[in-house]
Amino acid sequence: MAPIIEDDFVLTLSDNDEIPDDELEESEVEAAPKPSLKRKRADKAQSAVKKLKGEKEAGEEDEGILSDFEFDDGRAADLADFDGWDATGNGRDTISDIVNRRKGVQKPANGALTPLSDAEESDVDSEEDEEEEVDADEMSEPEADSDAEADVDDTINGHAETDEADAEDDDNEMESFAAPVAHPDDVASEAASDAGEDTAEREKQAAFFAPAEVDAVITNGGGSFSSMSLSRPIMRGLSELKFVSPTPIQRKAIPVALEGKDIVGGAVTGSGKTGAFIIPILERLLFRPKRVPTTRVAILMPTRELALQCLAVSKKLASHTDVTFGRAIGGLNSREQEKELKLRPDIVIATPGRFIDFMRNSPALQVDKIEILVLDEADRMLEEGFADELNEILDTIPKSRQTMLFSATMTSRVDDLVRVGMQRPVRLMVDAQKTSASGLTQEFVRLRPGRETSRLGYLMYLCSEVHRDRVIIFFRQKKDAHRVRVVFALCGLQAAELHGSMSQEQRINSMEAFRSGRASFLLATDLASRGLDIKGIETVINYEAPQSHEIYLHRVGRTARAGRKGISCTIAAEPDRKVVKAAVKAAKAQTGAQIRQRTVDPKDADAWQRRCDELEPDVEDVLQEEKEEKVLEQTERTIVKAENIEKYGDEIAARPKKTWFQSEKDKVASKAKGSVVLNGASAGDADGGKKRPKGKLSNKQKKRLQDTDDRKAGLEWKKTKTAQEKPKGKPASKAGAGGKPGGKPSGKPKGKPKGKR
Ligand SMILES: Nc1ncnc2c1ncn2[C@@H]1O[C@H](COP(=O)(O)OP(=O)(O)OP(=O)(O)O)[C@@H](O)[C@H]1O
Repeated sequence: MAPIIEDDFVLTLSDNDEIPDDELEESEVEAAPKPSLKRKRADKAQSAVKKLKGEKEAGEEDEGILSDFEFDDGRAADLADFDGWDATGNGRDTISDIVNRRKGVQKPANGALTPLSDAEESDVDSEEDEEEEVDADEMSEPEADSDAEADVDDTINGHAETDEADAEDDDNEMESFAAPVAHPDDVASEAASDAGEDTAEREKQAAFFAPAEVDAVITNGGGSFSSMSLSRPIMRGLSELKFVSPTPIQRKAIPVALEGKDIVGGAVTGSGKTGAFIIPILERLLFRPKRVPTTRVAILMPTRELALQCLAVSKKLASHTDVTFGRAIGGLNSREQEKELKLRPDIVIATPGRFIDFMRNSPALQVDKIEILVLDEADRMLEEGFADELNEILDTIPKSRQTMLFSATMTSRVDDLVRVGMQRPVRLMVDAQKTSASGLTQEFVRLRPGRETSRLGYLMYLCSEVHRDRVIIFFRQKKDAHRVRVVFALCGLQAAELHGSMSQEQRINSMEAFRSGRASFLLATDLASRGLDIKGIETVINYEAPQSHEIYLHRVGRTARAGRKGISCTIAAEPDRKVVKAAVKAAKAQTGAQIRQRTVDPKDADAWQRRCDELEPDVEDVLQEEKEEKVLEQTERTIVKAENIEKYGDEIAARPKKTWFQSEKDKVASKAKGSVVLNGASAGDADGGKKRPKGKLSNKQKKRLQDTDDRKAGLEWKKTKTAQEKPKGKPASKAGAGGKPGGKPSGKPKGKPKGKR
């Protein structure tokens, strides 16, 4: 019987990033407690679970009550004094522990590669040095002129892996990634960008947005903070943060926001959008009536990390004012947060799930006097998966308020903005849409058809030879990020991971490890793609391209922030074609954007891939051990819960049952939608098809699912001429977005192999 774990009742957006896996239940069946200590703990846990289960069976209502109760398990992360990313020290790094233990005691069986001993490491180091010289030579070749047509040709098509047979496909820019059969996603997006629709949308926008007369306000605002008539305490906060002059978006937004106008603001990543809304908010709050403490401002962010970061920056800016802050952030101790909220802080910084929970279930948060609402990363908040939560909030807080929306990929679509209830908003778009930071150099490592199986080999080569420090690596799936984390650990690379399957403490500890430099690599899902501001990130690597160009821009925007330089490096194979093409097209249209092809010798990538393949048994062992530890931890937690129930049973029973605006079914559906936005249609079946739409499917849906299956099975929906001539049934790719990193090609595709369509 699996331990019964009552999840935190409240979902936050960050919980939505991917479909949760149910590894835990499986692992419980497989796990065989080995050492006697473990057995003892497990036995104790099991009896506690039985006991707990008995109680639940006796009274159905307990289910509601349990989720309401905060157990005193000594783990609750309370970050009341959060400043930056100070860790609480509880979220253990299990993978490092296991790998270190194994390094110390175990010789791997069946000839698998041993984790590197010191001596071996130094051998490899010298090898690496040699290779690095080669690489440096390559890189010292003159870079392509980014403005010229030649840019794309030289950088992307001018790859070193010459393949005569494919040469024809390389004729015009990114078509080298695919022959002319439409990608299903392209068809959809092309249909959406119908010219007629564009004109209609432009007309709607002209009627919806405030006229450009606000330019006068902006001009009058002048070019410095002092010309914006900001109060002394705010100016002191600014100077402590070394904000000497406003960034372009701050220059535009602050005067307009001070007038109380609604704003739709867009500016490139790392350009100071947080300051653009928080500075005018603080200034306005200095003049609030102070007799009765009142919560007047709500700032909603899509992830917990972002909310904590915004809180830290806001507190610093407000350090010479009497403005107060409260949190309604998922994953953190809600009792502490309730205590703060009861004091009616001026500003509440929140993730939507926890905000709604407090709104409905706690008198601590009062929203009826909210005067300003900010949605940071607003386009994300407006996406389908989060629409229900946002609607619930918008329906509850006062309609007569100032609303400000900001994002680097801000939408101007009127229908979306009308939903938010904006009143003649002022549109402040600093940069042309879909631009990247000016200090960013975008690299692409091209994998030819059939070489997708070495994707992990390419990544390992890049991380050990080229981009070796301050690197964030993005994965579409958390299971991939986790698995590669194990490979990194086995190869002696210092890495931390960040995704939705981790506890909040683990997430914070990972961030801290990366921020402090203890970990050179952060292996993350798109949970980390938006907003995070970590100083000194040199490189962003995309293990595979994300679902959309917008997400790509946010990911690569983790580097080259606030005028600094940075590199993004995308490993691009067939399934990544659409997004890479969009990125190259956008870069071509952007003056001064730097793009280039990075050439990796296939032999180097293959050598690393072989090494990774040989490590497979070790990876499996580590993951198995981790599963067993997880089961033990969970059962221990269940014991604590059971003990708490015994201890505080009466108090628990006396509490009112929590309410939530969605049914369980709606909640799951909403989560799945969010996942699809991030990971595409395939995310819905990331767990083996369980999340697929039920009932009769339309032909279009069937085709999409078939395409998804083919893609997962490694079959191409587009083939180059050469590939088309290869025998049918032989998969060209496996370790793409859905493939197992580091896995060996199975050679046996699921579903029917497809030739030309
Ligand atoms: N006026 C300023 N002068 C100097 N540095 C600034 C100024 N405003 C913001 N910064 C710095 O710029 C960096 C990026 O700011 P911020 O995180 O607000 O960017 P952003 O536009 O919200 O990015 P993203 O789109 O990724 O969320 C931060 O490190 C911040 O401290």
